[in-house]
Amino acid sequence: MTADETGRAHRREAITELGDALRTLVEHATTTEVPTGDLLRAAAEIREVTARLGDRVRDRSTLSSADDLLGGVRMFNPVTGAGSALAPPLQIEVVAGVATGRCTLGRAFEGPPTFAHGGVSAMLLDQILGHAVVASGNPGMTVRLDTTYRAPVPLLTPLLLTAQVQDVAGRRVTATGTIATEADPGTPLVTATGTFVGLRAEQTHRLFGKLLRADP
Ligand SMILES: CCCCCCCCCCCC(=O)SCCNC(=O)CCNC(=O)[C@H](O)C(C)(C)COP(=O)(O)OP(=O)(O)OC[C@H]1O[C@@H](n2cnc3c(N)ncnc32)[C@H](O)[C@@H]1OP(=O)(O)O
Repeated sequence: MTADETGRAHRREAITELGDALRTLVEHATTTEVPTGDLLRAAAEIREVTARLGDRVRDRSTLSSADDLLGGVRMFNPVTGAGSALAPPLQIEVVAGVATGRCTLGRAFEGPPTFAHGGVSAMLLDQILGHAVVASGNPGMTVRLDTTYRAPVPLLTPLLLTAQVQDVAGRRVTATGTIATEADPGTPLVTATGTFVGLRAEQTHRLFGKLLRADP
């Protein structure tokens, strides 16, 4: 490993550590019933830490120094990113074209009481469908996502997601996916069909050219 690679690996570990701390903070902040005065003290302390992190920030058109865009490492992706306070995070692996994802949704993801928000389910499915699409060798952006909610998705319960590509027609790729519980993988709670469209070279250049050039 070069010194640069070692430095990056350490930074990713630190980002993951911070992400874990933030996710716990969000979960506790969502569920806490401590006295009101403690909430106000916590808010003041969190603002102090926030100011320290804000000392040096990247702008919108700069990738995180810990990311590797072409290598597929996105530390702050809101679904899979180990550094994201918003991500469950969903852990995805793709074997023989089938993407499998695992996560447990905390109380911060609640929609109907004790169950996941439907938009969160759609977000998880969009991401895992995207991984199956990329693994098929036909990367593209989502242009349509149809979700069918068959049964509520329970919080604080290990979930199992799957996705695979069904069809490739020119630039258009169709993929399907499901969310179930790990305990009952044969009963889909949410199913989705997504249409992804591969970008033309001009579109890639227009939307992401600056980022791709900056990717170390
Ligand atoms: C390891 C790392 C993993 C990494 C894995 C990463 C996973 C990330 C997962 C998250 C993915 C996202 O959220 S992506 C973010 C959300 N999506 C977006 O922001 C995309 C916004 N849309 C666009 O910018 C645009 O639609 C483009 C650039 C994608 C395509 O524009 P375009 O080039 O003008 O497309 P156009 O010619 O109209 O259509 C191309 C073909 O697609 C079809 N098509 C177009 N729209 C639709 C539609 N809604 N439903 C059906 N089909 C459609 C057309 O009929 C046509 O088919 P035919 O005539 O050729 O047959």
